[in-house]
Amino acid sequence: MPKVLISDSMDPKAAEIFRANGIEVDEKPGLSKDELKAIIGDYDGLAIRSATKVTKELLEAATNLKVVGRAGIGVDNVDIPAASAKGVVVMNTPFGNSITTAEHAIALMFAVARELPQADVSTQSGKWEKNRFMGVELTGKTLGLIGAGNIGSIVAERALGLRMRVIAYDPFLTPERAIDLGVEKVALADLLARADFITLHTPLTDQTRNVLSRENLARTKKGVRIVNCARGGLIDEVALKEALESGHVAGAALDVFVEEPAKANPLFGTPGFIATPHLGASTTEAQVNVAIQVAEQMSDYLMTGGVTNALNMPSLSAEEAPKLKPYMELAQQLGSLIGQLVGRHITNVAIEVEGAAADLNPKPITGAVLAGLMRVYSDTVNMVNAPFLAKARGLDVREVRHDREGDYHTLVRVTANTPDGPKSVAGTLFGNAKPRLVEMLGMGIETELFGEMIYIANDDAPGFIGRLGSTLGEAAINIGTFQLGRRSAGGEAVLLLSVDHHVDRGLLERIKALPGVREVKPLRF
Ligand SMILES: NC(=O)c1ccc[n+]([C@@H]2O[C@H](COP(=O)([O-])OP(=O)(O)OC[C@H]3O[C@@H](n4cnc5c(N)ncnc54)[C@H](O)[C@@H]3O)[C@@H](O)[C@H]2O)c1
Ligand SMILES: O=C(O)CC[C@@H](O)C(=O)O
Repeated sequence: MPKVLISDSMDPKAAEIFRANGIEVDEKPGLSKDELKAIIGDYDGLAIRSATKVTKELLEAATNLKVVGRAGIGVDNVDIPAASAKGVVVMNTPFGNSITTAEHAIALMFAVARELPQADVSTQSGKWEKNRFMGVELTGKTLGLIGAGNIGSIVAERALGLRMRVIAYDPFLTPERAIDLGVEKVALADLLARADFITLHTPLTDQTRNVLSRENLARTKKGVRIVNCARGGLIDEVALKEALESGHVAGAALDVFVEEPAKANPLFGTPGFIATPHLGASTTEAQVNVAIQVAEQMSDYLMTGGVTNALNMPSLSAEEAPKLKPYMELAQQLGSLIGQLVGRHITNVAIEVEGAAADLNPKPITGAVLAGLMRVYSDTVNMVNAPFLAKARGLDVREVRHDREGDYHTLVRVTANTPDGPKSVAGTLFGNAKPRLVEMLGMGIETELFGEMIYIANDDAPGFIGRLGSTLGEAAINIGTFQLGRRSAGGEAVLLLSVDHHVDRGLLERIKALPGVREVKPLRF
């Protein structure tokens, strides 16, 4: 039974869903880094929010970990390259808290427009400072969105409802989408010069870090009000403090900070500044949404292989997963066979599908071929890390889908280009479920690929099979299955035999010494 650890506080629905799916679950929010490291090796899945830091060091200790599920959007607390290298899938829940976070941005926009928190503190302290708190209306003002993805779009929709004019800077926003949203797509310089309010809705990347730098803050309209519910690091906090103090920026509300938890921050105490402790996603509705979603996604992956919202692997729906599973087994076997035959000399690989296989999502089939193929480099390779490993090795991968009808109702062929020319293997599914090799190096041969096997290339000649049988018999090696393929009578032939015992180097040498043998290789599946 797979085991999942929930290491941040999460709605109880998550644990309920894991248990209902037959997964054992421990809820241990608030563990220290060392405590987490000490127990992570017991778990197949780790469900987190933003407090747990999934570092390379933690992943090294996570010897059984298969999936990290982030109940939320931002995954900057997960070292995704390190997770990919370890073959761990990283998933998030990209929509579950979008409305809630957009509403928080709108709430903070009202709060900076009318200085609501400051007015509250003043009033409850017995002052009645009616003249101190002179606000501004949102109606008719220009809102500049930096980032118009899921949350930015919802903010735009709400702001238009408030009769604001909305302009957006987002290099990936298409003109059509901007028209659909009713926003004007602008350059950053234009946004800075025109916006009365600026809200930020981008991830923190090398491109977005410090997007509101000292220089860019200086380019904003005097009296601008700024809201950040996205990520700390998008704004230069010290420069913002100075801009608030000088009055260039009239107000700023931040939910996110460069350092979190933000127990001390240069902005604290600055006039016109409002802070919330990363509350963007903190509503009952959003927390239930993300908890349910992350638990369902992780359960699907652990129990059926379905992949949804993964950041380091192609998606595979729970409906597709059972259909693709035998194909992935076949693809992995073919990749493994070609890898064992050719070794590390492959420069590029083509994965062709025809018949029923051509109607399927090709990515999992490619991932499985690469997982089999890359075993020549690493025993710990799987579908998550194989494409990364292939890329790192400079392997060129091509997917080809054929419409043609072949001899088999479904077929996957893997062709590797080697210094000795192309080498290919192909397989089908019997009864849509059982992988079978049907072609090897251009010769028809039909067999299952399993356990310990021996591959022999030889000259097709009378007496060879008898001599081979005697050699194996003398070594007390029992033959399980025995399949023969040949290019032509008396020409080149291949043999694939499964054996019940490990075949040692000495025996392989004796087989190689038999007359007519061109090549011998042990295979393992
Ligand atoms: N405060 C919170 O609690 C909270 C809650 C949820 C999400 N978030 C954060 O909000 C942010 C936005 O989330 P989302 O769901 O809208 O993400 P999203 O991926 O849907 O949208 C991000 C947008 O940023 C745009 N973008 C990327 N690079 C850009 C650049 N250099 N300049 C301008 N735009 C750029 C993208 O094109 C995209 O449209 C994320 O950082 C997420 O982590 C915070
Ligand atoms: O989990 C949280 O409270 C914050 C989530 C938020 O930052 C996100 O990126 O989804």
